[in-house]
This record gives sequence, structure tokens and C-alpha cells, in this order.
Amino acid sequence: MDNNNLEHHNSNPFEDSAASDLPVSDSTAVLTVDRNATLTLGTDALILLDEGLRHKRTASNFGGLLPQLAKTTRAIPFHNILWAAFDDVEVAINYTKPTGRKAGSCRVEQISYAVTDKSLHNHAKRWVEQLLNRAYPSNVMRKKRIKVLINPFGGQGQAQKLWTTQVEPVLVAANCQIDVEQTTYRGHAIEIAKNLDIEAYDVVACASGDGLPHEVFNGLAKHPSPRLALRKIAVFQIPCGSGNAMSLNTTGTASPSLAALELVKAIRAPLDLMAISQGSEVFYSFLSQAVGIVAESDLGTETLRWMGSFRFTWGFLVRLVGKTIYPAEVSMLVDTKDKNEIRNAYRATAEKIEADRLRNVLSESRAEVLSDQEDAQLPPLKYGTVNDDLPAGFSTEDMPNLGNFYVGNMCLMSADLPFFSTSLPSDGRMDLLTIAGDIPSITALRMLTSVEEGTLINHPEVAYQKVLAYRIKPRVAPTAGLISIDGESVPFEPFQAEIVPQLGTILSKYGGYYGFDGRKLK
Ligand SMILES: Nc1ncnc2c1ncn2[C@@H]1O[C@H](COP(=O)(O)OP(=O)(O)OP(=O)(O)O)[C@@H](O)[C@H]1O
Repeated sequence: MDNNNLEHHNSNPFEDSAASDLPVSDSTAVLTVDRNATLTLGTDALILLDEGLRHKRTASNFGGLLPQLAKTTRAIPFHNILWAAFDDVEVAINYTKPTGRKAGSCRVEQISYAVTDKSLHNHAKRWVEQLLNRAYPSNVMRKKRIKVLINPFGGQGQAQKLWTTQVEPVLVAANCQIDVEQTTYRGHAIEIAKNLDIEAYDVVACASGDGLPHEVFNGLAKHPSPRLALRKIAVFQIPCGSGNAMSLNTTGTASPSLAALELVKAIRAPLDLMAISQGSEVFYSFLSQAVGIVAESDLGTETLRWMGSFRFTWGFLVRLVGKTIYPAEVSMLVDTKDKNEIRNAYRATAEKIEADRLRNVLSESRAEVLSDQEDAQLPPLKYGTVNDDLPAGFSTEDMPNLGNFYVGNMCLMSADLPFFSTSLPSDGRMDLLTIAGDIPSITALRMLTSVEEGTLINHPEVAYQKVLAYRIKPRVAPTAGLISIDGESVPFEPFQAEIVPQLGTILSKYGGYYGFDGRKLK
């Protein structure tokens, strides 16, 4: 059963239905503790059977004055269990409990029971280890060593508070080793990642928007052993910014506390990065590049921050309906432009990964260390820079009516907007879509609904292709538009991008995909 479903089904933790989960025949799964309680390792959850702890206020016991013994059962999904220990006196279990509307957040709780019967101590020790094995399947790293970077200005200044109240307690309760640093200037995260002791950490977690992960990938790329640094250190976002696409794609949530749980439980996965060449610079993008409507919606709506994530949708709508165009010359090295092929391949991959994920057999498809054949340095650009002659194999198209040029390496670009539904973290390709700017307004409005459903690819007016590289030259004056790379503004000048397969590493709840259900593409 999906852990998520389990969480929802058991939103009332004292639900008796969980009792059917008990594997009564396996005595090693059961630990009897004091107060006549039993703790049992079920299929997906720890089942707690505790008698006589609840004093109910009912008419029959004089409004609670007489204690009423009630048999109670609590199910705690293994996924929510952060840590367990037995110290020869007590078994203590830390876990997260769903809280908030629609369980949109969680908080740390602890249960503890004494085991006074000494003859049970050896069994208690083994039982706790079994519980930890279920809470942390073999593909999930325990006690991660995490470098935490906090952008004090992230999310309109909320990041530090969100970290302290919602995230740190989860990581502490999971016995993670944490080392916290606030960024003090723009670009600070690049410096920190560049100088990171990569043997001392497993993860860099950014309590920020998408800006800090972008800097961390680029900082690791400047490390003395860049390829090893990008391979060994997993980059993670704790959603504390205004744009939290990375977290939405890798954890399925923009709630800092729920993302913290995924930081504890997610598995490592390779991520393709995109090498961007613009002017004399070369840097890496992990998320997206946009020219035209999306860039304007993202970057040109700062004054509408009060709208929250809706400002993006609003900006998009205004520009779509206004039929804004951004003429450009686009050259692409296309892998496939056959939408059927793209959809079918995605569906097959997503189904396989999801099935493995539910059976906990997903594991990182790549060694954590570089092999002898692999170079420790960054791979050279395959297609040169934007200043070189166009390499062979690129097809060039003049797009005088271009409205939207959007390239993605992840599925969701903001909450509920899966622009790139067929995107995969490491398929060695970028998803590139173009839409003319002068389409009828009614078509534009329909497209917006399709974006929300993840079916934008299905529109005949949308060109959707998987590409290995591209170059775009905007044909309007340099002051005429905006270009957004990973949500940050770059000069309105030609640039070139190429995919660098599996260069980076992330922690992801979904492993090799972003959780988008391929059946929705029909
Ligand atoms: N102390 C600081 N002072 C100024 N800028 C900072 C500081 N720390 C980080 N930054 C910069 O803030 C930028 C945005 O960061 P981030 O994405 O984490 O936040 P955000 O709330 O989503 O903001 P935005 O909407 O501006 O992208 C990054 O480019 C980063 O370099």
C-alpha cells in the first residue's frame, strides 16, 4: 500500500481497522511492554495496542470522573517513523504525526514504554532494529549528514522561522547530523558549495526558494573535484522560498515539515544538468529556461507578490490573451518530436518506477563514487559555446510569432502547474515546448486548463519535443524581454544549452521520475 494512502486512511491514529494488519503468527514482530501494551510490526505500519490509557468523558462514567478502560489501537506508518531506541529501560519511538488541514503538515511526536521484564531485553533490542529496518528500507540512508543553508530573505523572510519551527525538530528526531549556515549575500551558496568538504556531508539542503539549489549545483561544479562533488553530494530543497519547484518535484509538497520528512526518507537519484553558455559564461541549470511569456510571468510580476503562486498564472494569462510575441531564431538538436512516442515512453517508465517504489525496491541506478574510467573533471561541452559556429545536426527555425519558449528538466514549474509532464530526472534529454504568441485567446485559455492537468503536450498548437541541445537568438532589442533560468533573470541575449546526463544528484521520494501519473496523458 502507498504510504501516502496509509497516512490518509489513518488520520485518526486510534482507528481499530488497523488491527487487521497484525501478523499474529510472527512472534518476533510483537514486543510486549509494560502497562500491558503490545507493539507490533505490521505490513506498512507499527501497530500499537494499548489498554486502559484513555479516560473517556461519557455519561456512563460520570463525565470522566471514573476512568473507563478502553482498548485502543494506533497505527504509525513506517514511513513516518524517524527513529527508535531501547536503552535497557525504555523503548522510545520518534515519529511524525500529520497535522493541519488535509494533513498538509506534520509535527514530531514520541511514544515511550518501559520494559521492566529483563528476560525481554534481548528481544526488545532485536525488535527495535527490525523496526528501524522497516522505517529505513535498505535504499534509504540513515542519520544523513546534512549541510543546511538558510536564505534569511527566502519566502519574504520566513525561511529561518520555518526552519526552526518545522524542519529542525524532524531532522533532530531522526538523528541526522546537521550543520547550519545562513547565506549572507547573493552567490554565497556558490562559495560554500565550492569549498565544501565532500567527505563530511551526504546532502546540502537549502531552506530557500529555487535560487539556492541553483547556486549549490554551480558551486559544486567549481569544486576542486567537481564531478565527484556533484555525484556524492545530493542537493535538496526545503521549501522556504517564493518559488519551490524543486521540492514540489522531488517530495510532492511545498510544506517545510513534510519536505523534512522526505529529506529523512528520500532516496538518492541522478539528475541531468543543463550546461548553459551565454556571452563568455558557462554555468548549469537544473530546472528550466524560459524566454517569452513564462519568463515575463515569472520575473515580470514581482509587484504582484501578494497574489502568492497565483501571480504566475495571472501573468501567464495576461500575456497569452494579450498575444505578446517574442520573435527568435531557434536551433535544436532534436532527439524526438513524435508526441506519441514521448507519451508512451513516459507512461512505461513511470509505471515501472512507481511499481518498484511501492515495493521499496527502488535504488540509485548509479554508483555513488566515480569508476576508474570516469574523469573526475567536468565533461567538456559536446556542442561548444553560443559563440561557436552551429554544430552539425542542429536544425534551425525562424520563429517570427514565438510567444512561449520553455525548456524543462522537471515536471512541475510551480504548485499545480505540470508544464513538462513527461520530463524525467535522468533520461538524458530536455523537454522543449514552443507556442506561437498569436493564437486565439480562447485556445490560450484552454491551454491554461491543460497545463493544470498536465496535458499541454496534447494540444496541436503546442510543439513539444525531447532535445539534446539548442540555441536561441531573440530577434528583438536587448531591452525588449526577459529570460529566466531556474527562475532567476539573465541578460536578454542569445544562449545555448546542452544536456549533461546524470551530472548532478538529488534526493527524491520518487527516484527516477517526478510522480506524475502517465495515465493522465491520454
Ligand atoms: N543574505 C542574502 N542577501 C541577499 N541575497 C541573498 C542572500 N542569501 C541568498 N540570496 C540570494 O537570493 C536569491 C533568491 O533566493 P531563493 O530562491 O532562495 O529565494 P526566493 O524567496 O524564492 O526568492 P526569489 O523569488 O527572489 O527567487 C538567490 O539568488 C540568492 O543568491
